[in-house]
Amino acid sequence: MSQKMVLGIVGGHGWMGRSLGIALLERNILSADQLVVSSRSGASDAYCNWPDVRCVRDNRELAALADVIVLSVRPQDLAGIDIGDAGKGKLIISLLAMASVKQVAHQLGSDRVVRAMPNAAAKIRRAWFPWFAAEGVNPSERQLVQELLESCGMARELPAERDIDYLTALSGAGPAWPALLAKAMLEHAQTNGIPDDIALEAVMQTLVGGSQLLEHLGSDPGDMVERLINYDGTTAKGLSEMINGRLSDVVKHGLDAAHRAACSPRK
Ligand SMILES: NC(=O)C1=CN([C@@H]2O[C@H](COP(=O)(O)OP(=O)(O)OC[C@H]3O[C@@H](n4cnc5c(N)ncnc54)[C@H](O)[C@@H]3O)[C@@H](O)[C@H]2O)C=CC1
Ligand SMILES: O=C(O)[C@@H]1CCC=N1
Repeated sequence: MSQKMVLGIVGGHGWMGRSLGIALLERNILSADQLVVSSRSGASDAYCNWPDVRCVRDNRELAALADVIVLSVRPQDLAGIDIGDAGKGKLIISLLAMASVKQVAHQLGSDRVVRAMPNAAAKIRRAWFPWFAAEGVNPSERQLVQELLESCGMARELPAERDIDYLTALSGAGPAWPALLAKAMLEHAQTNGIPDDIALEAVMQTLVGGSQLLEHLGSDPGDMVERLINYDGTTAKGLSEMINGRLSDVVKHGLDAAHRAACSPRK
């Protein structure tokens, strides 16, 4: 990464902003003096291991210092973001759900906008981080975006902005879906008399191991379901009951609701 490039993260002390900032520092993609972060409440201890990271309250100051600006506030705070003229023409990477390229461009005064969608696994650098760039973003900037976002896991450019709205529901909110499955499995194990610590370990290890197996196999997850149905053992009995109970419809309705929410305030 160019020694000269300075990245500013508006909301850099929050959940996503700090996950990105710390990943960039820990992976030596940026040095501490290349990072400036803003927060409404001033410095936190998030960057205490990197005293050269500049922490500011004023987003105009951040925009004046930064070459590239990451926007990582909650969607409802977008209307209050003021970077003045300093942001004009600068590359903006917005992590916001529910805010279009057009809205971000209007609020920040730059039409060189990338929309990127992290998820909570950015904290452990296992996020899947899709992004979409507006027309004005040039190829070398696209390469830069890919490199910055890959610090948190895997990043991928998308061909259409509408895909970001969809993926906000699928992958942006995604870590919540296995959490809900884990909760249901845990409650069931406890109801069946398994001690709490053993039940929790069983659920976590099963979901993590099962996910890693799917990743390792790299095939359509439906293949494993079909193979286990054909095996015709205990798993098949459980799968049949869940399939007949329309688990897949419940999941689809949930994703539809999250997708509608991701699209709702778009203009
Ligand atoms: N948390 C998640 O799992 C995901 C979040 N996102 C998106 O990421 C964005 C950030 O979300 P989180 O990090 O979860 O929120 P957060 O609430 O943890 O962090 C936002 C930070 O922005 C700061 N802030 C608010 N207004 C500010 C201003 N005017 N100037 C400077 N800082 C300001 C807040 O004090 C806070 O520290 C949201 O727009 C959300 O839609 C996207 C995918 C997943
Ligand atoms: O729940 C939310 O609105 C944010 C965006 C996607 C995941 N978390």
